[in-house]
Amino acid sequence: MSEVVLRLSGIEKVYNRGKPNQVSVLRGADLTVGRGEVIALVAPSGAGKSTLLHIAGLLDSPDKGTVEIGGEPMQGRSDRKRTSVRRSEVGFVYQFHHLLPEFTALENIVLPQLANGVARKDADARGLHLLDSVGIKDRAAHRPGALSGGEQQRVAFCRAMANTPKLLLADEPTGNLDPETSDRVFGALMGLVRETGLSALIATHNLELASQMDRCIRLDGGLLQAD
Ligand SMILES: Nc1ncnc2c1ncn2[C@@H]1O[C@H](COP(=O)(O)OP(=O)(O)OP(=O)(O)O)[C@@H](O)[C@H]1O
Repeated sequence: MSEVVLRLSGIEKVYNRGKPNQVSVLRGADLTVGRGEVIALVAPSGAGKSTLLHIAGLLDSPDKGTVEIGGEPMQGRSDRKRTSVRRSEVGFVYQFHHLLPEFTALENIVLPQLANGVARKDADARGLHLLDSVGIKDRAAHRPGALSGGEQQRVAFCRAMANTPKLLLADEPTGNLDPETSDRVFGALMGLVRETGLSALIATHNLELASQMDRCIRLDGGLLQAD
């Protein structure tokens, strides 16, 4: 395989360990994502998709196993180092956009860049370019509340791409949209991903969307298997 962008090895995660409500969600999950690879993650509800994506995106830690991003092992790294890797290497898209309501579409894309040390002028230019590439540059000055659900989600994609990550992690990114809007918005996401040669791990219940990706993996019984 070409350059490895993400490697998960033997990932285990247990919630409420030792308590009556203990849940063993991941039981030794392994996954390698190569550069430019776009992978669909399909799983029954409650199987642990969000848990896996949060661990891959350094938002949570496994109980056992290792996470490598860009060939660099993440266990034992300081919070500061993990935050810096997360900011610069990983983009995250959630089912619900989580945009900041008091900021405009453009500002929502500019803020993570400023946090990463990018100059305001360059951040604005990149934000407008991204909005243009998903067809909503003319909505740059709108606040999220004045955007449709599909437009909000496109802004969320642009925000995830703002710092030119190497890896995009998306948790049912079109799951709250009607089927027609979902298809259009997903098309915009895939356009952005393919244009930038980004690697992506995209959780979806939609098998039609999954079939447009390079590879499909299933999470079941705490393990990842080729589908
Ligand atoms: N913080 C937590 N504490 C205890 N249990 C949790 C916690 N987070 C998740 N779980 C449990 O772990 C299991 C996996 O949750 P997760 O959210 O990863 O599933 P999912 O596959 O993303 O589900 P869905 O498709 O419904 O969003 C579920 O049974 C859930 O109830």
